[in-house]
Amino acid sequence: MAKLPGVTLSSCEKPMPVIGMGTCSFPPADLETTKTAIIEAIKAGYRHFDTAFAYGSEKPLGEAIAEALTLGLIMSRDELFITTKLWSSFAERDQIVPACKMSLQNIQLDYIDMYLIHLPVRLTGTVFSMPVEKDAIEPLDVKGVWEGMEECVKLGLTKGIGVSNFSCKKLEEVLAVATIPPAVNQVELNPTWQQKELREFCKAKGIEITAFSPLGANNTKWGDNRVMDSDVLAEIAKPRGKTVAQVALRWVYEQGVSLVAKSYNKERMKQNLQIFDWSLSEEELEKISQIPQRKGVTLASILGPHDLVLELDAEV
Ligand SMILES: NC(=O)C1=CN([C@@H]2O[C@H](COP(=O)(O)OP(=O)(O)OC[C@H]3O[C@@H](n4cnc5c(N)ncnc54)[C@H](OP(=O)(O)O)[C@@H]3O)[C@@H](O)[C@H]2O)C=CC1
Ligand SMILES: O=C[C@H](O)[C@@H](O)[C@@H](O)[C@H](O)C(=O)O
Repeated sequence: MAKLPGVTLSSCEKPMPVIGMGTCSFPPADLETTKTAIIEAIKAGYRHFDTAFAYGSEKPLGEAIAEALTLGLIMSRDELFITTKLWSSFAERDQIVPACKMSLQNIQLDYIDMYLIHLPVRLTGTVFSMPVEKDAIEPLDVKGVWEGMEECVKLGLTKGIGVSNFSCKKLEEVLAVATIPPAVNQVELNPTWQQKELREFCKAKGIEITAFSPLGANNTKWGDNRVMDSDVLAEIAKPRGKTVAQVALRWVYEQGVSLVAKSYNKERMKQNLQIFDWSLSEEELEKISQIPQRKGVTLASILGPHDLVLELDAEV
């Protein structure tokens, strides 16, 4: 398996492999299933893994890394790029370093490569069941939280820091206070939610966009089947002998962004890497640009339709 292309991130030495393996599964997978899938993914050539405190996949990821080292699938942990995320219950100045240490303990690592603020809100108390009560949601103290994130870098707990589900407006707020600017903004991006404005903004600011739910998160509770059932994508895929998933992932890649796609199926995870030796034509790109647009993964669908959440969903 050839090495996957990497992207250079601001204030981060190691390039990030352009495709990462997602680890948020629905229904939630048990530890053994997750661990086995991650080991298969390493065998298939994945070197970038996307986890989060909230997914419950940090522990099995750590076990899979330890086993991959024992099996000799990788020679050193440094060959991997590991992203995890600060859960919103810990999105407070003084809780960030301890939360990052907790994630490191879960993954059994000395450092992570990329630590992201999961959502642009703070949840009061430790909230695990969704949606949450209105009173449990507060606006993010951007200055305090970003200081906490920067402290994680200074302490060597993570190499890079970034955000997730942030609009241009929220990014401006971070940039206004940052000493270390966010390297990554991980957001929903796929042919049915193309994020043109956010892409342009991030490009101008040197922030790498990583697309989550690049296949539209089909068959999950937070996504839908608009990407996988798209006639436009099917018409492009068929004569090329590609799958709809491959056309969707290739399209995302051609937009100049990185992506994290999740598959725990051996064949599909391999298929999702087969997107580098062909390209879409101008005509095909034009057809994809005409696909009707709608955000699939809204904060309201995760947290509940509270005023603050609806306001954040409305920002681009
Ligand atoms: N920062 C954030 O707020 C968010 C981050 N994420 C991250 O992004 C990752 C990817 O996004 P996700 O929401 O999982 O959605 P994806 O768009 O990656 O879709 C995953 C779904 O598609 C299926 N699938 C994967 N490959 C194929 C294929 N080739 N053909 C047909 N079906 C396929 C998977 O099933 P199967 O496993 O059976 O193949 C699964 O049901 C997450 O796992 C998570 O790490 C996701 C959402 C929000
Ligand atoms: O508990 C919260 C959930 O993990 C929520 O954050 C995810 O379902 C989200 O769609 C993601 O994948 O990041």
